[in-house]
Amino acid sequence: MTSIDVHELTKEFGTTRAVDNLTFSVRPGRVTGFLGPNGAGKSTTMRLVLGLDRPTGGTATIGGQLYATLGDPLRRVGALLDAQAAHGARTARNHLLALAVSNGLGARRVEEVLEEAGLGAVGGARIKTFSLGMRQRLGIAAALLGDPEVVMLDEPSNGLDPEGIIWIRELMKRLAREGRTVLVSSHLMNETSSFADHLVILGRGRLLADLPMQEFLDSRSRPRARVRTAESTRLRDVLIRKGYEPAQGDDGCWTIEGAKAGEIGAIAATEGIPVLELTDEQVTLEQAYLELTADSAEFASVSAPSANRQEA
Ligand SMILES: Nc1ncnc2c1ncn2[C@@H]1O[C@H](COP(=O)(O)OP(=O)(O)OP(=O)(O)O)[C@@H](O)[C@H]1O
Repeated sequence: MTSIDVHELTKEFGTTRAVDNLTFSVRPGRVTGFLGPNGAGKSTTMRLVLGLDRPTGGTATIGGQLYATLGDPLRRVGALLDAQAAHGARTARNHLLALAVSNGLGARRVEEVLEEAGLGAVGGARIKTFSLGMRQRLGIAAALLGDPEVVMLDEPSNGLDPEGIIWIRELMKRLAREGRTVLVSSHLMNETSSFADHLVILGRGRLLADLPMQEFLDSRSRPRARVRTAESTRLRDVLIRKGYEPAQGDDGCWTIEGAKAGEIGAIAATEGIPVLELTDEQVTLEQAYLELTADSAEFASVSAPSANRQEA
């Protein structure tokens, strides 16, 4: 099992401290979402892990080794950093073949990853004719080429159509189920909440959070229950008697701040009030993230985000 370990990592570009004394680990068997405002240092951290930049201080290792010292790097780590980097005059198949040959991988694997990425029919087309989403799929195919234990993807959903977004989500979940270490940066919070088990959140190069996603949401949510009944007046009266402050929305549902669905369900059952709908609500990842990073967003607009919530 191979972890990515970042230890007291710092990277300065002139006077800009892109990564600031960062320590965290990315563990196998789960998808870790890598979040942070523009310029927070996510791409720089990934580049440091891949040995593409030299740290000013600290270390970034894979399975305890520097990337540069890995024997069979493509079989150990697959990465998508910049989908535009592939040579436009090459066909997708030749691009992957060149990578495969230089890493001692067979041509059969190229066909497998082309199929897996949904590019089987366009393997013979030149990359310059590819849309952004197709280039993204090609970059992901290249990352999977060596069947690696560690997969790092920088904004993989970029340019993908809805079908592609579902594909990448399912792919990441499968890679984690297979016991691989999966680190994925994204600015799409709905997307991230659909695939990430764990979050590492940066702000201005520093670690803001490193915790399971559910824990992050719970830590930023007050309990809030939502209930619908045909006997609205009875339910309201009972809840007020019990000290709750139910508020009715335009859709007829009642929202009760500070209450769990279980408590409301038990009260309704005792009183014999039929319940048509009952859920716990929690903040969305987007809302929790925006609250956490509000002070560290370098390029923020002045308007405050709205408090969107979703049903748990
Ligand atoms: N090669 C470089 N030379 C100078 N500054 C750089 C270089 N690469 C990154 N930076 C700076 O380092 C900081 C972190 O950038 P980085 O691209 O790592 O952030 P990010 O979190 O990936 O941002 P985004 O979400 O916008 O992609 C930024 O201030 C950026 O301008």
